[in-house]
Amino acid sequence: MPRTSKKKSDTVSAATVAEPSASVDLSSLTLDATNGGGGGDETEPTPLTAAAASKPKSKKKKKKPASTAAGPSDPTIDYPALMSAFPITLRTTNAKGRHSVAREPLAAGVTVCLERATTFIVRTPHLQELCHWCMDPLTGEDGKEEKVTSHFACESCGVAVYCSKGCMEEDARDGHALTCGTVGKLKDVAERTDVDVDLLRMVVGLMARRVEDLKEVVVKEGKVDSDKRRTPFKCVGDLVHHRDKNDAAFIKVVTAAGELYVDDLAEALHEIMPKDQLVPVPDIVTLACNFSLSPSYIRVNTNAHGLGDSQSRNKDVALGLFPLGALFFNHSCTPNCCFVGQRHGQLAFRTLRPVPKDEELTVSYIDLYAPRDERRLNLLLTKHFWCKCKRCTMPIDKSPDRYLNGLLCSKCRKGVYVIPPSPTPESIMTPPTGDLSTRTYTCDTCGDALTHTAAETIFARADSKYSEGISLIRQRRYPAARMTFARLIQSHDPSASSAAEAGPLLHPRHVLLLNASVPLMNCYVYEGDHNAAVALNRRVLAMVEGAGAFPPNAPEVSDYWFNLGELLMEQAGEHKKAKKMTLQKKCEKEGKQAFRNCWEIRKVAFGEGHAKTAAAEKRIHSTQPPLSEVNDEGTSLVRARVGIMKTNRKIRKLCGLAISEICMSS
Ligand SMILES: C[S@@+](CC[C@H](N)C(=O)[O-])C[C@H]1O[C@@H](n2cnc3c(N)ncnc32)[C@H](O)[C@@H]1O
Repeated sequence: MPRTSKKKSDTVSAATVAEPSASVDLSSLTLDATNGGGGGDETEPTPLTAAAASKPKSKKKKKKPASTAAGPSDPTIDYPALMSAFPITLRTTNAKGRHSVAREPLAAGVTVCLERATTFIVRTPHLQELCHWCMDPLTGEDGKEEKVTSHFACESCGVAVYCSKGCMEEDARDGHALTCGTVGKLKDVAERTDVDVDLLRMVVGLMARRVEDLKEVVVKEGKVDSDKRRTPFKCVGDLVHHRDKNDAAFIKVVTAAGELYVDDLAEALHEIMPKDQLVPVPDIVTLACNFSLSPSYIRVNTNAHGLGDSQSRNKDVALGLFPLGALFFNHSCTPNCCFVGQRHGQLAFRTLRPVPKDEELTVSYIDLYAPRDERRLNLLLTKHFWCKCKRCTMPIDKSPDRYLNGLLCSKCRKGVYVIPPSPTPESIMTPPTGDLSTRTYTCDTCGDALTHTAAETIFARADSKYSEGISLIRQRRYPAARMTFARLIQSHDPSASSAAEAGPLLHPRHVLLLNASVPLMNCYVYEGDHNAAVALNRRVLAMVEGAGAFPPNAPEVSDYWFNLGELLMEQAGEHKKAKKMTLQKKCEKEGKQAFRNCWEIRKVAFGEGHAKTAAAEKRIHSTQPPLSEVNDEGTSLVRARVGIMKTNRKIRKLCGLAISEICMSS
């Protein structure tokens, strides 16, 4: 959706991609919390050091300080001490707000931060599925729920369950004993006020953490043992919460819920803390804004992270608040780090590639296989900022983004008709203006022009086919879905015989083609057509590896390798049954290689000891994995991609824009 406006994008977020010319070590921030996370202007940030303070004042008229992403940091928190175990330097600049940089050259696969959540909860739909303390799954290998004995369920709240008595006792000591009385009542409060019960559980958990923090000095000098220490409650106050961007209805219902349960909580905590020291309701509301934009449509978290169980069998079954990670890792659409959930509600931040000294460490908050407008809109609606990372600001005709929503040129069949992205946050939120009938898109290779109307027709048709396929999947009509998705992909295949007369096609890296390929692969597996599934998986891998959308060693890519390994092993099994030994051996060899590729990536992204890495390693050494694991990993790949697609669609609908107006991905 091209836009012509050149208006400066200054209303959503003040962070810019301008390289900071100087930076301030965060320890100096503790001297002056009124600075607002930077101070000075874009090109000349004022360092908060004693030396800087004693410098004679420059006669130059100071520019009005640009607003910064960071609010003032609590001067009583010694962040450098909290992070001293890690090879990073904390900085704050006007351009980037608070962030971290590599203190020394870092190899790929280094843990640059390991944080234990200030609070974490098991999400309500999964309450019975994993231990509320260590996050080990409580379900059997075959995915069926094992009976959770009442012995390991907390009798007083009836909510928390554990894999062992030890875990139950640890959790009680860690704060559950404080919240238990209140947690049991939250369902009722949630129903009466229409607030997400998980949001209330998170807030209650946070208040218990505050009580715990008051009991002991949590921030110790020097190394913090991240295995034992949770990030202190007061760091939560430093998070960017965007309360002002939450809708009024949300604030109202959370206030009502806060008023309802604050008395219960006071009762539960009164032995340790006088009632007047409890967090007041308005502050509870602000805390709630840390997690959720609104309970009524998409559950989107501004600061909280989804977590998987300890075996990574199921993703997003828990939710944790990690203030250190949230404060010091900015988003980039070409990140050099990723974050990985671990046991006991911990989150590790790890380098994905070698990082030179002083380079900023970034992670991605969103799905990266998406065109620029879609990513920016996602971040705008869920995290309230306009992304200014390198990938989002480089000229579109030089960026790999042009392929993700572009059309393959009908004239030269080499180039792509480039669809310009929206230039500002305002323009992305409003329907396109001007005479669309005269708008054209140009091929980046031969210069051929395509009208907006022609492009829209192609997008609309493809999107409608895609929606049809998804609807068939929902109805579990897999053969029909398979045909629909296969036709969609085939009709945009430039090597197909009909392609020459077909006019412009979705570019082979167009996100809609990836989104259609994943459920199609699932349909093939469902129908037992492993040959077709293998071929498609290989194509998808070429797509995700070649598109420039994912960073090196991206965990998402490892899932595609794992899936390929499983499919090849299935194929090997079929050849074995048919006594086709040569083919069997070939498939086994290729399958193992796929697992090895997966393992190499996961060693970097997740680390050697992680369950996901171990799962890949195990497959390298075994010929026929248990079917349950094949299904679990295979379907979780599809579930994950379908989940992303659903969210992206909802996001676009919320803006009231026709899907094809932004891009044609789903
Ligand atoms: C989780 S915080 C990261 C820490 C933040 N720099 C701070 O000082 O608190 C996310 C906020 O950082 C800023 N931010 C992070 N990544 C950004 C990006 N790629 N482009 C623009 N702003 C970004 C936005 O203001 C966003 O709301």
